[in-house]
Amino acid sequence: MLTVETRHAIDPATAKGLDTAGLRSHFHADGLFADGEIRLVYTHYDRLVLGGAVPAGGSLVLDHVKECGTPSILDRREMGILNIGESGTVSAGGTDYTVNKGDVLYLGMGSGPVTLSGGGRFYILSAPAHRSCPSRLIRIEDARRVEMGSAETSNERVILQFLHPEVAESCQLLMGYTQFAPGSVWNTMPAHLHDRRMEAYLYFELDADQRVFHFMGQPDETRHLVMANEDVVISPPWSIHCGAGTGAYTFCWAMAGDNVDFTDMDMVAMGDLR
Ligand SMILES: O=C(O)C(=O)C[C@H](O)C(=O)CO
Ligand SMILES: [Zn+2]
Repeated sequence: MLTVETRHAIDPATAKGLDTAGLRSHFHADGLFADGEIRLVYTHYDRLVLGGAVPAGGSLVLDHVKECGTPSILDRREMGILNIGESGTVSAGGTDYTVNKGDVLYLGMGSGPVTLSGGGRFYILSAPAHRSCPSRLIRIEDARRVEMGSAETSNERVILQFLHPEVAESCQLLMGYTQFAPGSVWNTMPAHLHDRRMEAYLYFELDADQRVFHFMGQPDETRHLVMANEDVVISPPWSIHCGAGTGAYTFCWAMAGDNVDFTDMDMVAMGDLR
């Protein structure tokens, strides 16, 4: 079963007037991982599609998605798939890939229908593409590791880059995930902006009774969203994106937009946050 929800893009002046429920209806998504289902969100932020597929031992096929306007989803798109569950298989373009927990599979434009099976809990990201880059399975050990932060500032972490120009080529999709040293809870702080690119965060490996307080908004007009395990934030290009957990967690970040330069960030000074 396939479900697709559309999220429209809104400007910061409109977002400023939203209450908690309004903010969540635009920028927060939950319930994306359901047994035997593919649940997608089609966002109008750089037309990123995100969602979950949980074959639960069976098999699911991702092919025609009406919102994309093409016979098959990858006719004019590329895709990254992160497995946050047990090992599973993804088949596309005539190849079967065994995707273990923590691996990322990149599928280039024109790969055809995507079949997901086995015990995987697949987080799906897709952006429009203008050419076909080689499909590739990227194992955790192949990811680029960037160590950041410190225990003193509660943000000691390693950024694992999978879809990144130095690891695997893509048209515009950048993705990876960030893991924390024990006791560090702050992600992406000090905060930054990149108005050229939107970003989406999936929070996972968070205990059911813990939460991440995710901060968004323009630097002088911040708001927060309370995130449970496997919830997603759709971060508009004009918004900071950072958070602090009440317990340990991991998060997958993904971006699409004007460039694939991960370090193209406009840092926000602490004194400018409100
Ligand atoms: O922990 C971090 O810092 C990040 O993971 C940063 C995100 O990847 C990001 O915001 C990239 O633009
Ligand atoms: Zn960012």
